[in-house]
Amino acid sequence: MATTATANQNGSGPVLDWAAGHGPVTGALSATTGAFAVATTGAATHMPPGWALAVGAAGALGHTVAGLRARNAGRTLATRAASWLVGAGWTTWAITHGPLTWAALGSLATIGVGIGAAARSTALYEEAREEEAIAAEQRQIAAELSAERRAIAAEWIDRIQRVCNITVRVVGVEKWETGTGYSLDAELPPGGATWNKIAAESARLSADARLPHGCTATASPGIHQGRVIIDVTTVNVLEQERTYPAEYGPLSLHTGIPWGYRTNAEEIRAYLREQCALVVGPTGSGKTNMVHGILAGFARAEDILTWVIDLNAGSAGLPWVLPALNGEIKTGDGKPVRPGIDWLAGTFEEAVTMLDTAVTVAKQRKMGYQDLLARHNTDLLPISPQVPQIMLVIDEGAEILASGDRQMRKLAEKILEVIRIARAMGIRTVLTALGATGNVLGNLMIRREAKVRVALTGGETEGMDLSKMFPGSRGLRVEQAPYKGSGFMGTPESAAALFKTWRILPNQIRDIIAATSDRHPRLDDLSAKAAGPAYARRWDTERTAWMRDHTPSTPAEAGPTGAGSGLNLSALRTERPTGQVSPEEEMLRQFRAQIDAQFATAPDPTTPAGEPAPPASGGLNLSALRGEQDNPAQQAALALLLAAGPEGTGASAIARALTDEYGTSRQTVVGWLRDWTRQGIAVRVGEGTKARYVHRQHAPEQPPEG
Ligand SMILES: Nc1ncnc2c1ncn2[C@@H]1O[C@H](COP(=O)(O)OP(=O)(O)OP(=O)(O)O)[C@@H](O)[C@H]1O
Repeated sequence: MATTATANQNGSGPVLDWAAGHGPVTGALSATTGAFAVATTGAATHMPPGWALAVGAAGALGHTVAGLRARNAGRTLATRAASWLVGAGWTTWAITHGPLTWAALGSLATIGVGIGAAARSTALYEEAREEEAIAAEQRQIAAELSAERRAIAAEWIDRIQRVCNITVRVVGVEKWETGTGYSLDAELPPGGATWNKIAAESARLSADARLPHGCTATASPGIHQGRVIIDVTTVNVLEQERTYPAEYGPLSLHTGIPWGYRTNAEEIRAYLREQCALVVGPTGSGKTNMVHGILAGFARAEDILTWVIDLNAGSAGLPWVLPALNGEIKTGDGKPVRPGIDWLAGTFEEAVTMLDTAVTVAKQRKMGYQDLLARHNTDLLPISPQVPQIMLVIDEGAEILASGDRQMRKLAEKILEVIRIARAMGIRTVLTALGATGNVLGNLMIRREAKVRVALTGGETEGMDLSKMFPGSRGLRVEQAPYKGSGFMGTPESAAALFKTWRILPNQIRDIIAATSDRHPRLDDLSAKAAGPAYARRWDTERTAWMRDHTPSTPAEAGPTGAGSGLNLSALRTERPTGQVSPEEEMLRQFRAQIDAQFATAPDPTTPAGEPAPPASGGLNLSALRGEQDNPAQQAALALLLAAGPEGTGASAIARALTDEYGTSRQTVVGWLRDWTRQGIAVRVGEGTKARYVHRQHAPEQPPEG
C-alpha cells in the first residue's frame, strides 16, 4: 500500500491519491480541486469527456480497495466511492461545457461542500464505531475477568463452608498487581461468626486449596466486624532471595521504614515514632542480616539517629562504622563520610554511657521543648531533621533483659527506663533476641511498648512460640517460613503474617553509608548539650579501641581452610561448609586488618593486668568472647569449665561456685552452657542426670576445625 501511495504522489499528473489520509475538509478539497484540475486540463487539451468518468471510476475503486484494507465501515467506503463518482460526473460535464463558467464553478463548490459534509459524518461514524469496538473488547475482558473472579468466589464460598462450617457471601475479589495471589472480601453470616474463626483454619484452608508450599490463605478483619478479608498467595515469594532494593532514597520516621516484604511481594514498613520493636531470630535464621536491613532503613531516614549496642563482637554495628572510621569510603566530592550509625557501644561500659545519655537526653527534651510542644499542641515531641528521633538498636537486647547476671541486670534496668520514659521525647528501641521470648514477653513494659514484632524462623522450630509473639493471631506456623530471612512480622498497622527480609550485601552497606552520609541529622543542640562529652567524644580513639579487640579469629587468619587449632566461632555459628568465607566475613576481616594497623599499639582496655595473652593457636581465642569477657561471672564460669577437664561439670556445680561472689543463678549458667554448646565452645556429654559439659578442648572427639 505504501508503495502505491508513494508512486502516486511522485507522479506528475493531478493528485488522485486514494491512500493518503484525508479529513472531511482536505478530503473534499482534494476531490474538488482534483476534479477541477482534470476538467480544466481536459477542456484545454480537448480530452474526451469519457476519460474523466474513467478517472472517477478508478478513484472510487481505489478508495474502496484502500478502505477495505483499512477495514473501514461500509458506510465510509460508500461515501468515498460516491465522492469520486460525483466528482467524475461533474468533470465529464465540465469538460463538455467548459469548466470556467459560473454554473460549473458554483456546482463544483456545492459538490465540495457536499463531499465535505458527507466525509465529516462518516468520520464521526468511524470514530464511534472504533470506540464501540474498544468498549466491546473491554466488556469481553471484564466479563472474562469477572467470570474468573466469580469462579474464585464460588470456590472459596464452598471451601469456607466445608472447612470452617461458615457460609460467607463474597462481595469482592481483587487480584494482586504483583500476580502472586488475590484477596477476597467476604461478609460473615448473621449469628455471631467472627473473622478469627476463619483465621484459625488458615492451614486447613491452604491445604484444601492445594496451595504450593509457603503459600497461605490468611484471614484478617474486614471493614467492620461482620466482614473478613482473606489473602490467598499462589506464588511463594519467600523462597526467592531478593536483595535490598538498590534505591537508597530518603526515608522518614513518619512514613515508616521498610523492613521486608509480604507474601504478596508488597513491602512492609515499621512505624516507630511511638512503638519499640522486638526481633526474634535464632542463630542462623538471618537475624544479623535483618539487623543490617533495619540499620540501612534508619541510615536512609532524614530524621533518625541510630545508636547501637552490640556486645557480641560488633557483628551488627561494625560494618556501619569501620569503613567510615578508616576513611575507606569518600563521598562523590572526595569528602570523608559519616558512619552509617551515630554511636556504637561494644562494651558494657560504653553501653552504660549510651543508656545514661539516652535517659538524660529524654529528660532534657521533656523540660527544654515545652514551648515547641505547646506550639504544636501535642505531648509527643514533633520529630524532624532538626529534632531527630534516636533509635536505640540493642542486638540480643532481650537476652540482656532476661539475664540474671548482675552487670546485665544493671543494663536491663537502664534499657527498661529508656523504654518507659522516652516515648514522647523521641527515643525508641529495637531489641533483638535469639529466642528468649518467654522471659522477655513476660515483661509488661515490653508487651505494652514493643508492638512491632518480628519472628525470623529460617526453618528453626525449637523455642518458637508464635502465639506469645503475636497474641490473637492464629494459624501461624513456623513451618510456613523455612527460608533464611523469612518469618512473621506484625505491627499495630499490619496483622502478623508471613514476611521476608531482603538480603543485604556487604557492598550495599558501604554504598548506603556513602549515599546517606550527608543526609544524617545532627543531634539537636538542646539534646547534644545534655548529652555532653559522653556523646561528643564517642568516636575518640580510646573509646573505639574495643573495635580492634573484638576480632574473632577468622578463617583467613587461621589459614585458608581454617586448619589452625584456634576456635573459629563465626564458622561454627553458621551452617556454611567449612572453609567458605562469606563476603561479609571477608569484608570484616579487611576492616579489622586496617583497624589493627591503626590501633596496633593501643593497650587493650579490657584486659586486666597480668591476664595471659590469648594463645595464638591451640587454645581458646578469648578475644572472640570479649563480649562475655566483659562479664566476669561468665568469664569465671568458662574458666571453671576449662578447669573441669575431660570429666566436665554441670550448671549446678558452676552456679554453686559463682553464687557467693557474683550472685549467679543456676538458670543463668544453664543459658551460658546452652549458648556455648551452640557455639561449639562446650560439648554436652552423657544423658539425663549424667549429662555434663566438657570444654571443647577436652571433648572426647574433637570435631574438625571450621
Ligand atoms: N533475607 C535473606 N535472604 C536470603 N538469604 C539470607 C537472608 N538472610 C540471611 N540469609 C542467609 O543466611 C545466612 C545467615 O544469615 P545471618 O548471619 O544474618 O544469620 P544469623 O541468624 O544472624 O546467624 P548467626 O547468628 O549465625 O550470625 C547468610 O549468610 C545468608 O546466606
